[in-house]
Amino acid sequence: MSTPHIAAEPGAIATSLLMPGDPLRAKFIAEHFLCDVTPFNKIRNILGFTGTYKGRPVSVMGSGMGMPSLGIYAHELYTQYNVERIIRVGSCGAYTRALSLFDVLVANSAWTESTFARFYSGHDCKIAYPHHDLNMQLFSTARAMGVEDRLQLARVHSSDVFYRHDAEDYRDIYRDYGCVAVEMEAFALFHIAQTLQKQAACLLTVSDCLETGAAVTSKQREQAFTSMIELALETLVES
Ligand SMILES: O=P(O)(O)O[C@H]1O[C@H](CO)[C@@H](O)[C@H]1O
Ligand SMILES: O=c1cc[nH]c(=O)[nH]1
Repeated sequence: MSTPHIAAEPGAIATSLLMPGDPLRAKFIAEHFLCDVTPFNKIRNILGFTGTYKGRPVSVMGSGMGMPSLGIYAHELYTQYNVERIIRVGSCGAYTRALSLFDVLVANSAWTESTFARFYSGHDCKIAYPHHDLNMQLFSTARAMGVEDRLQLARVHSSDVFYRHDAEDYRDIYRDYGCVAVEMEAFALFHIAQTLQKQAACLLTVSDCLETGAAVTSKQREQAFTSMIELALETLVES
């Protein structure tokens, strides 16, 4: 069995899946957190792996950058491979000085200026929400791990454009829509999951602060987001 973008046999992908944007973050997660790992995809170098975490099957796969890319993989995983829940584990840029590098956010909604929903489902909405129970599970898992006070609930901006012509318009987006950070995929993931009656949530680690110019390195974006990854894995095996 193969879809245009994923070459996995039926049953090779677990029903619970972690989805970073960066395929090398997916490889890092598989190599450092999972046992009995089997690769299931390398088409276009969008690496996918299935293994076990605390004895439970879990898969991890990159989404690539942006909603068009994530939209392809999430749709094929949910509709062709029986994936039931996806937690995105991404990086984000902070729009406010109240956030610092390595802070971990749980998205409670994603706002976008994109037309993704209009053409994916025919419903032209601009705000999408994670699955309620999965988000609640993230918090109860964090509580059990003793890290709940390090999580911040946040509305995020899912942007189609990384290099915007008006590099300061994030201040308007923060003021007008209440988005405290920017990334590029959560809206599409939430909208696809809701449309297909599947589950999705999104954890983000702050990698840039737009107000101060502080930023982590590319290597840190690949390998240093371990608190978020551990919380996502613990949540998936509890769900
Ligand atoms: O680090 P990831 O998960 O890729 O997330 C963020 O980083 C990329 C931009 O550098 C976009 O994909 C954005 O959403
Ligand atoms: O989309 C993103 C992700 C991280 N940092 C940003 O500034 N934007």
